[in-house]
Amino acid sequence: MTFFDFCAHTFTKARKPLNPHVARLYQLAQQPSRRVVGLMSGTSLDGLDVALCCVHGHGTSTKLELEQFTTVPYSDTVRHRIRQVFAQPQVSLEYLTLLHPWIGQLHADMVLDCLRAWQVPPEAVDLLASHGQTVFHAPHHQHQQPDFAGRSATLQLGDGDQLAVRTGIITVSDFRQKHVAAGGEGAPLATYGDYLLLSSSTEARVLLNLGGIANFTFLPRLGDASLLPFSTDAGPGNTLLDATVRQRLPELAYDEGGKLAAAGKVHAGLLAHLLNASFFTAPVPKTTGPELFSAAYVRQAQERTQTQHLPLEDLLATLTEVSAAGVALALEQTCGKQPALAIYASGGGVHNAALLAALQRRLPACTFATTSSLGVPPDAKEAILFALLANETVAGTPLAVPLAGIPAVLCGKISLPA
Ligand SMILES: Nc1ncnc2c1ncn2[C@@H]1O[C@H](COP(=O)(O)OP(=O)(O)OP(=O)(O)O)[C@@H](O)[C@H]1O
Ligand SMILES: CC(=O)N[C@H]1[C@@H]2OC[C@@H](O2)[C@@H](O)[C@@H]1O[C@H](C)C(=O)O
Repeated sequence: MTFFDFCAHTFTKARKPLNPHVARLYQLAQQPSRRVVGLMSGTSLDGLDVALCCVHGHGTSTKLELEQFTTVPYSDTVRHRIRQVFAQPQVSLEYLTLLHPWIGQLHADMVLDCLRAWQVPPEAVDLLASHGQTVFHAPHHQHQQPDFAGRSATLQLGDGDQLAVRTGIITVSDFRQKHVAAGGEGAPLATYGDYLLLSSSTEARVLLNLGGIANFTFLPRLGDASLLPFSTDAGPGNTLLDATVRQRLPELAYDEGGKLAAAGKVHAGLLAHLLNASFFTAPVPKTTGPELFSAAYVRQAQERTQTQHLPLEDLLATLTEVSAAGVALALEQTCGKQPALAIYASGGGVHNAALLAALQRRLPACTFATTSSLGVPPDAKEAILFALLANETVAGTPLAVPLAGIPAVLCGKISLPA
């Protein structure tokens, strides 16, 4: 008897009615498709990405239709509250405790506003897939806590129970903890969704995400058993650029189109110093965050190279080069020198022409496109990823295909609305 036969048998025999949400979960698992809202708020703190998806099937037969997508921008107040704890080694425990349900409520209200605007009643949504807000990422090779040497941890705020209770929609959240429990660093999780949705039988692909942090998934051509799907962080994407722009020009959130960087000259001494971080030569897979790649990291490098008075344009040109070099180095670590790969980019960095040009210069044998040429809008990719992961949690089984160095587990915790 399979698990589902057993449940069906038990449901029909049970005298006491089951929690209707458990019955609904059982029914959802068996439906041919599920309507899932994927939510992502990344390290850039620009807002909450909301993707309404219809996910057909599961596992390698998954097909996904993106019905709606939007980014709900964070207000200054929201950003200010998150920054009280974001990537800080010491915070008020009271503040952190209060922030967890508050972000959950905030995200729930943002979802309800989007559904209202799209004229989709919450009852017509099967699942919410909520990443939450990463506030600290502590992979074993990066944190400085000897009591926990060799251990990795990561913390996302925005309690799933708040989302489930406020929206009435079954919510899958806190995806990264299972990855840590199974021996990973809690990231990148993109491998799973990229593999299920974007593998090709005609080419090996690299899915490059240029968010606050840059990360990529390498997908061997389907049928090529000599290589395994693989993901790693590569280093900073936009995080150093954003921090620098915010510091010098507080009225701007980022360097629009990378125009300031494009007008600057790379400072070779500062670049070499910035690329000295042991992260860049550490073996893959590896992860990182703004805990390492911060304004303080740039300031220290400037002090040591006496480049504090570099014009903003030159500093941004140099930091752009750091991001591009990080990606090129990690790709070389994964695929060998001068890789010739089909790269499909996503994340906010695709709007930064200076960053794309630097990548092309450092990876001359690669071809570049965005994921829109694969049918996935670059700004929506991460929110879609979490919709896929929640679909797997409810209807899938752990991937049978081995992923290089990455635990093949189903991720996420399920919150019932009542
Ligand atoms: N028009 C633009 N010109 C230049 N840069 C842009 C533009 N639009 C977005 N960006 C950059 O993209 C960033 C947001 O990217 P994205 O939303 O992918 O990051 P994230 O998801 O928060 O990060 P992560 O993937 O690390 O969690 C912005 O902070 C900015 O640096
Ligand atoms: C801890 C954390 O939130 N990491 C994010 C971040 O943003 C990009 C990069 O760093 C990646 O490792 C990860 O997100 C994506 C969605 C991932 O897990 O694949």
